[in-house]
Amino acid sequence: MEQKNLDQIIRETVARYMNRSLIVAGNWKMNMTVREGMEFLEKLGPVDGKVMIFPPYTTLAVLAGEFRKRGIIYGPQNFHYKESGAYTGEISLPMIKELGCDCLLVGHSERRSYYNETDEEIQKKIQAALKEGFSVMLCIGENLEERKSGQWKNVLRKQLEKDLEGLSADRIPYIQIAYEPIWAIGTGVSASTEEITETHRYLKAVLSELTGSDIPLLYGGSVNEKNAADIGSCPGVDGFLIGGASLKPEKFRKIIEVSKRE
Ligand SMILES: O=C(CO)COP(=O)(O)O
Repeated sequence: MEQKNLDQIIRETVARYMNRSLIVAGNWKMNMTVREGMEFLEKLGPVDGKVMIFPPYTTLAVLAGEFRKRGIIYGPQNFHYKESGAYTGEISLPMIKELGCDCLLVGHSERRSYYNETDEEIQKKIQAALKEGFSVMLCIGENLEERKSGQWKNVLRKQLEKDLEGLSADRIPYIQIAYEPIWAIGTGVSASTEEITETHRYLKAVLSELTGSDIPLLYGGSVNEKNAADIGSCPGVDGFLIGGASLKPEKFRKIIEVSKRE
């Protein structure tokens, strides 16, 4: 399978960002068999705009061509930073490259909490993926206690500092961040537009300080077809990372529609 060269990926990333349509990314988590994924795509119909899907490995491998045909950017929800070896149950970057993936999800809070994924591992994964020419979507987020105690700014800054350590200037266009407050994931109740605006303003400032760039910043946590327009109009929100509502083609399609800007 032919791989895109770096210049092409950079041009596409810049073009995607310039026209300002919101990025709509679906994280299917541990859902969707191949058959269900195919049915989903058939019901979803044609898409335009910046649509991404992170399916489970099995579905990713079989449906890669279907995603590509529809202009959907796709990639895994996790990967190992080593190229190969005795790591039972893991998937490496060369395996992912073979499937023509563009963007890899890394650092999701479920991986951090259920599989004890550390910032050190996440940093290694990001470095390995960028070296291989992939773009990455890094997830960060604070828990309820950290939000309530006012620690959230420190927590989020530390995640960014540690996870992005060693990021070289030429790789900055390959980074996107998804801010996902853990307390809003899967609850049906998103953070409020005030909380999202305040947090995104803070994160944009931290990202600018760390990278000198306006890095795309998505919001995730109970985004659905009803609240997407409001959340999408918050300053500093460049798109959505969606769990539950990305499993239903009619909901996902509505979110894509309200995300178009031109
Ligand atoms: O974790 C999420 C996406 O990565 C968000 O999930 P929900 O949209 O189901 O809250």
